[in-house]
Amino acid sequence: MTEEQTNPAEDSTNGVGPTHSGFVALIGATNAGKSTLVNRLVGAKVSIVSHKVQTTRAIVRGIAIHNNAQIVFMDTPGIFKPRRRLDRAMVTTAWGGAKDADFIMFLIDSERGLKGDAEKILEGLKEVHQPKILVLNKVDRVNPEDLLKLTAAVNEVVSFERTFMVSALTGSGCDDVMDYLAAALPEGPWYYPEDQISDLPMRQLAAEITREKLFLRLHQELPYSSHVETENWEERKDGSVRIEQVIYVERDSQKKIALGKNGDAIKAISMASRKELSEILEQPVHLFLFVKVRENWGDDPARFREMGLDFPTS
Ligand SMILES: Nc1nc2c(ncn2[C@@H]2O[C@H](COP(=O)(O)OP(=O)(O)OP(=O)(O)O)[C@@H](O)[C@H]2O)c(=O)[nH]1
Repeated sequence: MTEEQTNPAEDSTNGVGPTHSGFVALIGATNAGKSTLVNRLVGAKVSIVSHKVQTTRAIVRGIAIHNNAQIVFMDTPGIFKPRRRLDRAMVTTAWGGAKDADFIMFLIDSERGLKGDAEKILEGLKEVHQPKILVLNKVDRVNPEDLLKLTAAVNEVVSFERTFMVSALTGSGCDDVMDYLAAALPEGPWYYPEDQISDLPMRQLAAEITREKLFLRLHQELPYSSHVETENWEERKDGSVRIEQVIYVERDSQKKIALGKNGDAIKAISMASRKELSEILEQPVHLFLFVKVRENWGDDPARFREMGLDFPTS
């Protein structure tokens, strides 16, 4: 990821030490408090709307700047409960995403402990060799003795670099997590220019929403590699937004499928996506979808950089 990075080091750190940057994969069972924690760590300015997108490969959940570091929090959804074929493919990719992150942050609802999914995820983490930190959340609801027991039990299965006890709700302990990550992430230039980071997650999120609609409608007919990019985003004076997106497929025959008979498929996808986007953005959305053929895009690393990712496809 080095060649396309920008380095705002000089003007954004006042020359105090080298910059650090990296990707942190956030993993936790449903309800562990991932959204609450990211919003807390990232702050309102660059956090994105929390939204469950089942077809997400990997998504930037938020980008934080702390001390001299740019910390990119990645979501890795679909790690558990794979039901359909597509979901199973996603599980592999999700773990792949985790394996490509610089750090893994495993979040546990300390009130629930290892019950349910948390235990399964912990088992999966045995195979992931990145440095890992354990974050016990919701400490405002548990007594300290139980926290120590839980820390010991979890670290017995997988060895974590550090354990943090936080309350995403009150903010207690959260600064310690940020101080640690900012220092522990590799030295290097930032991945995103500071003035673009608030925009990027929204564009990416919008692309993921369309991708979700695409798969909901056509998942048996289109290969998993089909992909959506937001190419243009224009806020209008009347309060609406004009969004242009391209659905990339690999072959002409797939383009026909994505368009559907008389354009039926693309119209339905567009309508469903526009509806959801207007709800999330709380403004009228004019959505324009285009379908383009781009052979072997899945092998092209430049695509991933455009998505803000640098993860391989397999
Ligand atoms: N008491 C307490 N509640 C918390 C804390 N963090 C999150 N919660 C609550 O836990 C619930 C789940 O939080 P979310 O942030 O939505 O959890 P999530 O992991 O993103 O959930 P999914 O998106 O379903 O995977 C919400 O009701 C939060 O208000 C905390 O530190 N203390």
